Amino acid sequence: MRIAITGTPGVGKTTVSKNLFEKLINLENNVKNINITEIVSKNQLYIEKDDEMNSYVIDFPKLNNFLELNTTCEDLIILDGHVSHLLNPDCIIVLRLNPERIFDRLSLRNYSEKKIKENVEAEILDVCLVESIENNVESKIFEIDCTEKSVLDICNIIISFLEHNTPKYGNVSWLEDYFYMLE
Ligand SMILES: Nc1ncnc2c1ncn2[C@@H]1O[C@H](COP(=O)(O)OP(=O)(O)OP(=O)(O)O)[C@@H](O)[C@H]1O
Repeated sequence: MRIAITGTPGVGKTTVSKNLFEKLINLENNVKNINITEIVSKNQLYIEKDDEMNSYVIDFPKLNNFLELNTTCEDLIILDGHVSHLLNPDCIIVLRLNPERIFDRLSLRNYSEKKIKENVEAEILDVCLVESIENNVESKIFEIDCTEKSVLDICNIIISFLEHNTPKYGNVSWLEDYFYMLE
């Protein structure tokens, strides 16, 4: 089973995925935590590197093939990355965060102004959620506003979702309050 942990850069995917892995591995031994950026970089699963944005243009057929070869359908696979919802997941966790917090977190990184702005805009415009809905008719989608939540709380919410399997999304809306950040 593939669980995609998706969301705008800086929202907390890697932090949540690592903690979720630690919790799930106590319950089942076939859990894998895969950081998409790491495997793309290590195994050259990209078409080219975008130097301006300091990111990879992913080669999706290669990446899909790599995942097929390195996992089995018995595995409980956490896919950590902002494109994980494009990798045939069984369920998708869309992490959301107040755009001002995204701005603050990304400003702490060595990101260009352009990259910060693009990502803040993506969060305001629900890009990961919309892509998840558009590309996954069969998958279950669960959206979590992480703004005032600890990592532990977020992991517990995800585990509860995995147990009860009830999709929920569409209740996070930044556009009205943070429209000014698009200008
Ligand atoms: N629930 C949380 N509460 C407070 N801080 C958090 C929380 N989740 C993550 N953080 C912090 O936010 C920062 C960004 O987190 P993280 O690297 O996990 O984001 P990401 O979504 O994986 O980013 P990227 O897509 O760029 O890899 C880190 O400094 C992390 O410690």
